[in-house]
Amino acid sequence: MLTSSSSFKRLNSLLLGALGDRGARKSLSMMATSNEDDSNTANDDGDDDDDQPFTPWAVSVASGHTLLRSPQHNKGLAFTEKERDAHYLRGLLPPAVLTQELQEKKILHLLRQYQVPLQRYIAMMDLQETNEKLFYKLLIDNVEELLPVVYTPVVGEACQKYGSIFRRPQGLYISLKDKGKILDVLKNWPEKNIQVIVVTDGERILGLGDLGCQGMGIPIGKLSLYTALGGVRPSVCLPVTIDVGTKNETLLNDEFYIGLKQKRATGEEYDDLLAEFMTAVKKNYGEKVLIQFEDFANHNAFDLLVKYRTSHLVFNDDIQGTACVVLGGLLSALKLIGGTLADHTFLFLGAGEAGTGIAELISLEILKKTKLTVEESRKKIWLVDSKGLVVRSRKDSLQHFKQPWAHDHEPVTGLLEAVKAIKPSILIGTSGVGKQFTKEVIEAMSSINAKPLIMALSNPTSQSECTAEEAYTWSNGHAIFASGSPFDPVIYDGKEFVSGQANNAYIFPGFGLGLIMCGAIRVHDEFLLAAAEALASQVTEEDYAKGIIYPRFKNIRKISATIAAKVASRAYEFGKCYEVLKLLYQ
Ligand SMILES: NC(=O)C1=CN([C@@H]2O[C@H](COP(=O)(O)OP(=O)(O)OC[C@H]3O[C@@H](n4cnc5c(N)ncnc54)[C@H](OP(=O)(O)O)[C@@H]3O)[C@@H](O)[C@H]2O)C=CC1
Ligand SMILES: CC(=O)C(=O)O
Ligand SMILES: [Mg+2]
Repeated sequence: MLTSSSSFKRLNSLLLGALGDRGARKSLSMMATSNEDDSNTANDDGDDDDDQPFTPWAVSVASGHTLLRSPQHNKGLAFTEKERDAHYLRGLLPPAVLTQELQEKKILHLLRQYQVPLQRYIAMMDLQETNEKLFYKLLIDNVEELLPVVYTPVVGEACQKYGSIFRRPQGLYISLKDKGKILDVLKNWPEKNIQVIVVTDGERILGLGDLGCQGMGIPIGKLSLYTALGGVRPSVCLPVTIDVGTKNETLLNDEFYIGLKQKRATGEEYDDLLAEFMTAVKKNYGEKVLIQFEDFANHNAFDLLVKYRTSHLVFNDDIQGTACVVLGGLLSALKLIGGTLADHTFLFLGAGEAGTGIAELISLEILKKTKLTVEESRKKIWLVDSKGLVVRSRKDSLQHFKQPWAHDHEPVTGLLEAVKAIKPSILIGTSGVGKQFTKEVIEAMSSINAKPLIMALSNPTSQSECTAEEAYTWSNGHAIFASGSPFDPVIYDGKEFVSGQANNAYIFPGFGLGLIMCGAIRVHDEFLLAAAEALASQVTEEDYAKGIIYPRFKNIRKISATIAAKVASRAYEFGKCYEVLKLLYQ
């Protein structure tokens, strides 16, 4: 603890160094309460109050120019006359006082004038970096319009062009250069109390492949949603990109690329860096910090989850969050297509993180609700990968996460052939490849089912397996359709069809909020089921009447709160909360 007068001076100059302007000095001076002699302070501009000493426990509040440059506290023209006096803002702002509502209206008007979606993204990021409160208010109040800007699809393009549009760094970059120093790097982040980290290594950004360090747009976007959709304070959120190089030749040859210009590290080098990161995070922020893995390639994603799920509070959004949102959609879709989950046959295009993650959760739910064995529940689910239907004869060459789904069947190569052979009632696209649900595929689904359920989950829009218009047109208006990236309503045969957005954004903000709220220290599969059930319970009769299987996004904060409450309560039941474990083992 600082006790001496010289220590006060040191603190004083440290604070001045950090705040760095006259307004800050005045603000600090105003807060001084000690009678210590501090006549030799670094403040030498002759102002009376500059000679006052400082107490070490005074909380510093930025003022003046510094305040206007602080995104957390800046209110732009919304500072009132009184605040302008109190915070030394007179003259630094034009005289007009505009309410936050008026500023919101102005920015929305401006955003709508941009024809190029990426311009809207840049404008939104600029706002986040200058006036955080206004950014979140705008996003919350206009979530259906602005989600596609800060999230999929536009964030995908932003990541692809991140080097060119880069203005100010956002988030924390950890690269191979930081090996052995990751704890120090974490300590450089200005906020000390962190509750949620979204981390990527940039290898599978949406369906756009390896974007290396430029994947940073994803953790930033996801964490913006933690706040806007889940109500988690921005200051406790930390976006992280781990840069181990990239195999993207275009980026390696791009002079504006912001990451390490080297081939992506693999094997021990990769594992060691990740292990150091995980240890440093727990050491710096404790056991209750939530680490959300995002957009890792599947050859690392599954292993990381298995490795750290017993020692850290980890959650893989692509495997688990996606599984929840799809299971939630399926549970609600049963009201429209009839039967129980176990009565249906599922066919996936894509047998990676999303595909097999969803398959696992569907099977788990079927197991809970029926007397079927694991093997029987899995047999209702079939997957197609780039080599065709996943079948037993391929088992030896399959990655471990595909093996449970390798059932007895003749080899089948194409999706259309698989649809004809398996006769699914539900078709789910998780391939990351656009346009795979062709007219023939949708027609085949429609010839087998009165109401085929089609989910084209791949992101961004360019990678969607089909569009909403294609699904409704090719099924003659019979399909129930949902997609990972949003589509506008479609008019077919004089009727309006509104599709749902099957995106894990429905889940992770509420799921994460629930975990941090209850002090959970591990994630259990039961929490995922709780989140899916909570999501399904939010769909209204009015939604069903319109053929929609997800609740309206405009109600997302209520939806997230409901999910959070269900997850927290399930966590207590399962004793996965720190306080519960303490009680059990004390
Ligand atoms: N809506 C949402 O909330 C979410 C959407 N997604 C989206 O899902 C997509 C996939 O993500 P993820 O599962 O993590 O990716 P993975 O790379 O783990 O899996 C992709 C799978 O698709 C298969 N595949 C690729 N091309 C074809 C093809 N032409 N025909 C058939 N199968 C093919 C791959 O086959 P093989 O194994 O043989 O290589 C692999 O099994 C991405 O676009 C992502 O954006 C992901 C998470 C959430
Ligand atoms: C939505 C998401 O997490 C993805 O497409 O990867
Ligand atoms: Mg993702």
